[in-house]
Amino acid sequence: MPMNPYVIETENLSLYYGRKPALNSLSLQIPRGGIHALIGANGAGKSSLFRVLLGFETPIAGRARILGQDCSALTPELRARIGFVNEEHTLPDWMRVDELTRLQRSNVAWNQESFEEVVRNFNVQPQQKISQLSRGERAGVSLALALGQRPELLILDEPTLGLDMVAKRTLLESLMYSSAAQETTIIYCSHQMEEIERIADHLIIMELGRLRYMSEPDELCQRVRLWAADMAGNQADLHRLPGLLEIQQIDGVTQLMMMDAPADFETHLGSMGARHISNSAVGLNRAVDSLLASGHISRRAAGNFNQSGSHHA
Ligand SMILES: Nc1ncnc2c1ncn2[C@@H]1O[C@H](COP(=O)(O)OP(=O)(O)OP(=O)(O)O)[C@@H](O)[C@H]1O
Repeated sequence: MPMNPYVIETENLSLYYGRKPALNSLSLQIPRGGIHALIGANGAGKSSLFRVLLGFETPIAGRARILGQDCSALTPELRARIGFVNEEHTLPDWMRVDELTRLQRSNVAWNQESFEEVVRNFNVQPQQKISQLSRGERAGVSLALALGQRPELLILDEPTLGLDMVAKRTLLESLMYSSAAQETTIIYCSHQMEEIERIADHLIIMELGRLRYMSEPDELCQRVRLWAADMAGNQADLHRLPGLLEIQQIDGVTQLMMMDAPADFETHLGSMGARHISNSAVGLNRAVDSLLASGHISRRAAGNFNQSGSHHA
């Protein structure tokens, strides 16, 4: 059977908690391979998406497939091909690390070598009790258990929350290794841009339960540029510029963060009375920040969010 090119596919997926939409007609295709960073403001729907994908929540509309199978009817065989690590690193506290390993071994196509490698990196002893592990060590065991399954797909929901620098780096390195050496497709949800910058091959930005943007990090950095100009009081029409993400006044200079500015943008600004026009590249952190901020701006301006022109997939 030919391999499905997508690990995740959703079509007009909607999930409500009471009257509140957590996912709002979300359509998304995540291709197989690499590390995909899932980004979005608090409440954007990232964890809700994971809950639907793993079969913990039932959507009110739309479809969701994971590794080609409908998420509402995941078989144990399919679940064994998926690893999931969340910020709580939920583990059975009453067990020792080696007891937990034995239990896992009997359940799935276990790879002891992958498990031990990660556990060793986190300095965890097999005889240690889970309840006595530090937060970083718990994260390590939790990741090692997921990687020991050699999952085809590994989903991580803010796994580095509360970890120190060394534990964070160890976890990220284990992920990069698994992605490269074991061909595990990784979906990584985090608010830490420096982590995303380090490991992500692909960005998925969600906003209000919808897809806001998808591309490789480099593409986003090429499409977003910071323009600066002396507008000499001609501000009125700037807010209507297509592709405007953010506008700021700094020391009398107008700064415009633009996405996909047209080739004649400088001339256009000139015709609006701008002088001393310049533009520069921005880093990934700043580009993502502006995209997220632009959602807030358009919502404030419109009273609610209008998606037209905001999806640059
Ligand atoms: N169990 C729940 N009951 C009611 N509302 C919920 C529940 N879980 C999530 N929500 C709401 O659904 C929306 C999406 O929440 P979700 O946790 O998916 O966002 P998120 O992108 O993961 O946010 P964060 O980055 O803060 O973790 C939010 O508005 C949230 O208040």
